[in-house]
Amino acid sequence: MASTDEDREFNGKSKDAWNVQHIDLVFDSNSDRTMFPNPLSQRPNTPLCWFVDGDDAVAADVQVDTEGVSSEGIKIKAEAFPLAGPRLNIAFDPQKSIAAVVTCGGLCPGLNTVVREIVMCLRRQYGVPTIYGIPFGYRGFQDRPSWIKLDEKKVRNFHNMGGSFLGSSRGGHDTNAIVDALVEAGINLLFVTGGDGTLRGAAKIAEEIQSRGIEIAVAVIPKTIDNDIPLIDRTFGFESAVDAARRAIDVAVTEAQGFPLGLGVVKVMGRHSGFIAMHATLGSRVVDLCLVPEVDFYLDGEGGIVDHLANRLLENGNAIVVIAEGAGQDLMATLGSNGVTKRDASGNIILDDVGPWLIQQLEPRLNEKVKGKTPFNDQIKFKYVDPSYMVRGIPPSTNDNNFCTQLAHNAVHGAMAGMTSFLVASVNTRGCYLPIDLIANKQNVIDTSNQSLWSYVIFDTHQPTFTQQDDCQRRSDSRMTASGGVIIG
Ligand SMILES: Nc1ncnc2c1ncn2[C@@H]1O[C@H](COP(=O)(O)OP(=O)(O)O)[C@@H](O)[C@H]1O
Ligand SMILES: O=P(O)(O)OC[C@H]1O[C@](O)(COP(=O)(O)O)[C@@H](O)[C@@H]1O
Ligand SMILES: [Mg+2]
Repeated sequence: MASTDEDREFNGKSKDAWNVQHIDLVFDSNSDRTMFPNPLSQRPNTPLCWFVDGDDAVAADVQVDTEGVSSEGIKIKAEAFPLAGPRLNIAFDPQKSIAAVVTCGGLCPGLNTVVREIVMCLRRQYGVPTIYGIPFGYRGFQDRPSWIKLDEKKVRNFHNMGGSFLGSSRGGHDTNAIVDALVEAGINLLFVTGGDGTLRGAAKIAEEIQSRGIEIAVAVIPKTIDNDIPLIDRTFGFESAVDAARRAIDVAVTEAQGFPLGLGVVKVMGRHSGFIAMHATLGSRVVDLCLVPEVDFYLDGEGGIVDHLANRLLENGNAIVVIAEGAGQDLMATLGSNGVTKRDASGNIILDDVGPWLIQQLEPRLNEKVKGKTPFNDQIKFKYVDPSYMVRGIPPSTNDNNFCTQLAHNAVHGAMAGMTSFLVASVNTRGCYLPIDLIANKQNVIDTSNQSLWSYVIFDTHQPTFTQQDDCQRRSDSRMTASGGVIIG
């Protein structure tokens, strides 16, 4: 709610010290446009404090450089994002609004909950009469007869289902055809849920809408089990995937411990970011080696993984390796791959399968190292577990389910208020709105500099760090900040 400038002071910074990210609006903010009262405010006993004041924002970084504020004035503007939630005045007449919702990219636990809650919030809190579910991702816009009318009854049990009731797809994005379809159907509220590729697609749709001078709000609810979207606390579905990955590690542990010199190898999803591997490793606590795309590793010699695993096998009688699918791709190429880069329909590189490759590399090397060192002269027993889609095609955890509700409702509130080209997220535990452009070409990666979760992986596994002083500098240069992130593509 409204507060004084003094109230807004934060660690010595006045209001002028904040750079609150601007979210585009579907209308010209200088015009005398008639706004509509939020139907929520018309309900008896709705307190005013439920509504977000236009000035409320969420600090992008809660760790403050106190030297950044000098006694003469402000040197550094702190980044902030508009707080999410219902606004008292909204841009669209809900009764005349038509919404569409689409799920794109890889499947993810929680997609159905997001769709359910978008529908529930649009219908129950705003009274929007018509909501279309677009089947099979972006390409579904071009097949109008297949659109599905969604209402409370239809989506009621969605939250218990894995996958996407609407279906999803890779590829098939045609900006002009999508905008034509939106205009033809009279849609003014578009809700898109998907990952980094989907975000880039949504940015193009919003740009085309703006260039045509039409009023359609584009809201994105970021999804991906890989958690590779920068700046935000986490993506929905990530936590559910980590739990499933940890259960796969438990299976590998059981198998590896059941045989002399058992070596469990678990490969989990994560093409550019190893968050699932890292979090599941930490959750398991009995992993001896965790390999992620962010950290290059080598096999032989001092500090290599072969010596480390041989030592662990001889010490404990067994060992566990967790590897993210995107790890070791450069090393595989060096040691010989077919050299052909294959891509999926969205343009994502199809990675070489690192799990079997790693076992193939380790087997002769480790057998050589342990030769004659056990009473029965045992060979290594590899126990390979690839949970594959089992970390993804599952219903969301309770926590993810609740998170999806918060994201979906906030997406609806933002779009109804007339915001566009934004994504809804949690930053420092608060729901807020971020401009798509800020995120679209950046990637969230594990921070491998000292004070991060990665240091606990090194501590827990005793694995080689594969880090030189130069790497620390390189990594700290590319660390996430509100305007930072690792640029991709
Ligand atoms: N640069 C881009 N411009 C327009 N559309 C894109 C772009 N990148 C991806 N898309 C579209 O976004 C959708 C999802 O992308 P994809 O990379 O498969 O999954 P995710 O969104 O989960 O990363 C696909 O329909 C794809 O065609
Ligand atoms: O088999 P698919 O559908 O191409 O998906 C595989 C990829 O999808 C993911 O699960 C998630 O990626 P996206 O978020 O880009 O969809 C990756 O971890 C994995 O590499
Ligand atoms: Mg992606």
